[in-house]
Order: sequence, then structure tokens, then C-alpha cells
Amino acid sequence: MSNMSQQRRHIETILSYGGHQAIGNSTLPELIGRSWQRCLNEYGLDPSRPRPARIVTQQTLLEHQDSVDELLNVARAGVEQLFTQVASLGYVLLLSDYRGITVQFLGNTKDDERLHKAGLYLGADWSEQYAGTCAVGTCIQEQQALTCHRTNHFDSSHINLTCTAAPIKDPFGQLLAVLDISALDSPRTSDSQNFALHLTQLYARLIEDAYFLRRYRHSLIFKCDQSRELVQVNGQLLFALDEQGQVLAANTAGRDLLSQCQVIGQPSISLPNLLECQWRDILSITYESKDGIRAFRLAGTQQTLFGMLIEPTLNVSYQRHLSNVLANQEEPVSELDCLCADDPAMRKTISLAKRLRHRDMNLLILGDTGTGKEVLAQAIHTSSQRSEEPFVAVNCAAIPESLIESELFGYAPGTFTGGRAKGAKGLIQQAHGGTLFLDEIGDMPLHLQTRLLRVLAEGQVLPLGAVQPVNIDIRVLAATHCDLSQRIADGHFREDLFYRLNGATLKLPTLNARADKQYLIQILLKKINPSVRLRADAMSALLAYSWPGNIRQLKNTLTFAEAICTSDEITVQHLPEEFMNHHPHTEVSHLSLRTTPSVISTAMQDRPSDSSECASLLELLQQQRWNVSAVARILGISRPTVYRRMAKQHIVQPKNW
Ligand SMILES: Nc1ncnc2c1ncn2[C@@H]1O[C@H](COP(=O)(O)OP(=O)(O)OP(=O)(O)O)[C@@H](O)[C@H]1O
Repeated sequence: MSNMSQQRRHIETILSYGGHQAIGNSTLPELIGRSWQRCLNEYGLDPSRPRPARIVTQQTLLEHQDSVDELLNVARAGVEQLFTQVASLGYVLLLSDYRGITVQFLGNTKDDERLHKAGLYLGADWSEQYAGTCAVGTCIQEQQALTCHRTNHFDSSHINLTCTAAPIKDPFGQLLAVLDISALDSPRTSDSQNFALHLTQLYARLIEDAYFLRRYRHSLIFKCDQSRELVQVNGQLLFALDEQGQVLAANTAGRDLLSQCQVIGQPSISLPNLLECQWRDILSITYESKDGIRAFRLAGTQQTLFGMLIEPTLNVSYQRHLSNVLANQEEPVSELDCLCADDPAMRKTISLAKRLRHRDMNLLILGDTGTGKEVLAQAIHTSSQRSEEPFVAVNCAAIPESLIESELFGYAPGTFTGGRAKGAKGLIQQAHGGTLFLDEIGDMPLHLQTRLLRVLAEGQVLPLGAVQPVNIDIRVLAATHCDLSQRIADGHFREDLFYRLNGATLKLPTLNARADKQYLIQILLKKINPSVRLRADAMSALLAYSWPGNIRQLKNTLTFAEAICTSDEITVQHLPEEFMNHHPHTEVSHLSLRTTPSVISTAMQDRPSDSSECASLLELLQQQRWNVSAVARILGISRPTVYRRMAKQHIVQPKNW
């Protein structure tokens, strides 16, 4: 078909357009349809009278360029880079201001005459009101990136062009400019321009972020991303902060996140609230973390964001503020610091443990099975002033109920036939001067809870069969994976004992929720065999796994892999079978910032609960086809313990297995 007849047909199509998106065999993109409507009904453009390109005068052009002078300075490098990428494909590049006037143009002058005629020229007016539907003008109206491909254009003189544009916004979301790449000729299908759309959006974002950084160069900027590896080179979210940590402005991705998280009724957002942390945790990133990056948990979610700081230039009050914060830096405590690298929940727990380690306060440690409750208790003891005295660990669930009383409280001579003639010191007494660690405290029988309460209240223990109590000085660290308030409500746990034990609560996150999984994998492997390394495929499989048995399961897995690997390199082939068939937890490995809830909740999400334990045990049993021995091996616990946990959670194997 000749160009003339194509134009005639296009005019007929537009004239017959009445808001129906289906045209012939093709479907008109919705936003192009809306633009045609505007051209016909609001601007009164006549499709049968094509308009020549309008180039503004030199004087008017200078005025438009002046209004975006600051942006033009920042955008120059980005615009030139984009042009070098697309020039050989026949594209020219236009940067227009927010009114649609082309304030910068890069193109191949060989085609000068054709380009000039098409309006691909410095000073050309691409506003929708003048040029009709086109990438720049429609991008201004719709405030979003788009491709206006061939007959998507309103004006029939543009139907050979393909144009792709993306908006560049200021830190408050106001349109500053539009970045456009256009070609005089192109393949027929609009799919051919998908790559152009992505590339233009990418460069628009780069320019927008460069402008943001320049505008807020005198403020502290927090840059973050879902990937630790990418945050420095390509951090997606930028927040400019005042000296109290309130968000002054954010880039487009940052504003999207804030709008999803906006606390109802609060005029401004505090970054520490958004990231459930202290202001000092943010201020001290550069000085306290090895790579200048720190992990944060997005409030009310399980999403991890890795953040770094871009420090303000020439801001004296910020420097003063920072030195005050750094002066109050937490002292290092190697026994506790080595338990984690960079995980927000662990950071809170370790910081609390550091502050309380020398106090004689009883502590309650909460965490799912295998999360390291005993390891934490031991570290608190070793770093406390009781470190020279004994650390005695008792697993209340592992000792048979008939023995637990004598094991804990001891017995006087002659109490039991067959018992030791001199009697025996109970575990409580053995811990005298030191720390008693009571694991699985939620499983302690009620009558023993009463006796334990008396020991804690009176500082004395009465061995079985004895008449004289013995004075004792112990600090109790108790741990459980179950929800003690539920146990209290059900009448299985004494409330008064709970308050005695719970001087403060330390919570341990599941391995799956930890942002420092890679660190744990490395240090555990180093302890098992320092000369063995993990190949990247094995590391990826370990990072993608859901770890129902937490650190204990990780340790067992690495021990297994090290034992069967014949060289000094562990590959995915050396991992247990479940790693071959495992489908990564999509909610963890492919986080989407768009799933953020609308309100920030300050409630801790990682509290261990019977329901989470029940779900992970059930998942593992199903994964292992109800092979209890396999589950016990994976979790690193005995078969009877697996059966006991199944009974407690009312998990019953289906009959057809
Ligand atoms: N931070 C850590 N570094 C190295 N190893 C760890 C760490 N935390 C836990 N482990 C290892 O993981 C295993 C389980 O740890 P621990 O017994 O402390 O867990 P737990 O939460 O007390 O388990 P349970 O609920 O079954 O009693 C142990 O072998 C321990 O050595």
C-alpha cells in the first residue's frame, strides 16, 4: 500500500473511532485510546488535516532550556550514553521539558531533512495538544512510559515513526522532563520496541536518580535494594533524610514504597519506623559494617532491604550529630558478636543480650527448634561475670518425667533404694554460682514448675528426702519454641513462673528469615573442615532451601556434604536428596516490594508459634513421604521426639500412606 493510501486509511480509522479499543484485527493499547479521545474531544484536532512539525523560535527554545537547566547538566552523560547504545539501530534521541518542547536532541545529521520534516529536531513541540497522540505528549498526559508505534500516532504524517518515551520526575513526583528515542522506520509489530521501552525507562530512572542525588547532596541519603550485591551499583530506592531520620524526599521507587506503607494519620515518615530499627542503626552503617551495607527488615513484613549511606557534603551539623552517635557505640563482645553477621532481628537480640549479660536477671529465649537458643544461652554465660562458674544445660523435654525431679533437685542420702549412698547433687545445685539453662521449659510438668518457682523465689533448693534446704545462687536462662502465653491460657504453664523467668525476652529468627544465611553457612563449614569450599551451585541450593530444622539442619547438611565429597569442593551433587527436588520458597527469594501491607505494624512477626512449628513439621513430613526417621535425621532430633511433636501438634499420618 502506498504511503498516501495508508494515511487515508489511518484518517478513516480515527474518524470512525468511538472509544472502541478493537480496531480491525489489532487491539489499541488503552492509553493510546484515551489519547485519541482527548485529541478528538478536548483539543479538537482534525485527523484529516495533518499538521507540519512546529519548531519554536531560538528565543523560546532558550527559555525552555533555562527552565530545566539543572536537569540538563545532570542528564547530559545519561542522554549521551543512551544515544550511543541506540544510534546504530537508527534511533534519534529527544529530551523534552514537561511542556513537550524538545530541549535536547541527538541524531544522525545525515537524515537531517527527513528528521526535520518529521519533527525529530531541537525545539520541536511534541505536546499532545499540538502534535496529537505521540510518545512524548502522551507520556506527559499519562505520566507513564510508553511506546507510540506507527499507527498509534494520531497525526497521519507520523504513522511511519516509532517513538518510545519515559517520564523523568522530580523528588516529589512532579514531571520534570521526558526522555524519548524515535526512529523514522521500524518493523511492523510494536513488540519490536519492547527492548527500546525497557532501555528508555532504565535511563530515565538513572537520570532521575542522578538529579535526586544532586538536589539532596547536602542531606544524608539512604540507598537500599533487595540485593546486598547490587545496592552499591544499582540501589533502587533512595531516601533523603533530615537529622532526626524523617524522610525529606524519595525517588520514584521510594515514593511507591512509602505510599504503600504510609502510616495512617502521620504527616511524615520516619525511616527508623519504616525499617523497625533505631536511628543509630542507620547512622552508623558506614562505620560499623565491614562492607558499608546493613540489612533491615521492612516494618510489618518479612522483607529484607540492604541499605547504605551517601553522606552529605559540607554539612557540619550532620558531622557533629554523627560523632555523638558514634561516641555511644556499643562495645564489641566477641562471644555474642560471632553469632550473626548482619540480620536485623539478630542485631536486636544480640544488642539486648550485650546490655543484659552482666545483670543477674533471668532471661527467656524464644525461637523455633534448632535456631540456636542453647548456643545463645552459652554465649551470654561466657560473656557474663559468671563465666568462671558452671553452665549447666537441662533439656526439660528429654529427661523422662519420673527422673526430672531428682535430676533437677537432687536427693538426700537414703532417699532411693539403689540410689547413691551419699545422695546426689541436683543440676540446680551443680549450677551454683553460674548459669542454669532450662531448655524446652514449656514442657516442664506443672508440679515441678511449682518447685522451680519456689527455688527462684527463695534462692534455696530442697533435695528430695532432705529436711534442710541448700542456699543457691543461680541465674536462669530458659528457652522454648512454644507460645508460652497460649500454654498459660490452656492451664499448662504457671503465669507466676513465667514472670519470674521472663526478666526480658530474646527472640531468635528462623534460619529462613535470616539475612546473614551465607555467613552462617561459611562459618559452620569452616568449623567442620576449613579446607573445604562450597561451589556456587551448592551455595545457591542452600540459600534457596526453606530450612525447617534451622541451624541444626544446616549443620547436619554441611557435615553430610563434607563427609561424602571426595575433593576439597562441595557441589550440589553432595547435598542430601531433598536439595535436588526442592523448589525455592518464592516469597523469600523473589521478594516483591509491592506486597508491602498498607499499614506499618510494629508487632514482631518472627515470634515462634505453635502454628509455624506445626506448618514446618507437616511440610517436612510430607516432603519426606512420612518417613519419620528421615525427618528426625534432617532435624537432628530423635524419632521419639518427632512422634512427640507430631502428637503435640495433632499431626496424624494420613491412612493411605
Ligand atoms: N550461631 C551459631 N553458630 C554456629 N552454630 C550454631 C549457631 N547457632 C546454632 N548452632 C548449632 O546449631 C545446632 C542447634 O543449636 P541449639 O541447640 O542451640 O538450638 P536450639 O534452638 O537450642 O534447639 P532446640 O530447640 O532443639 O533445643 C547446634 O549444633 C549448634 O551448635
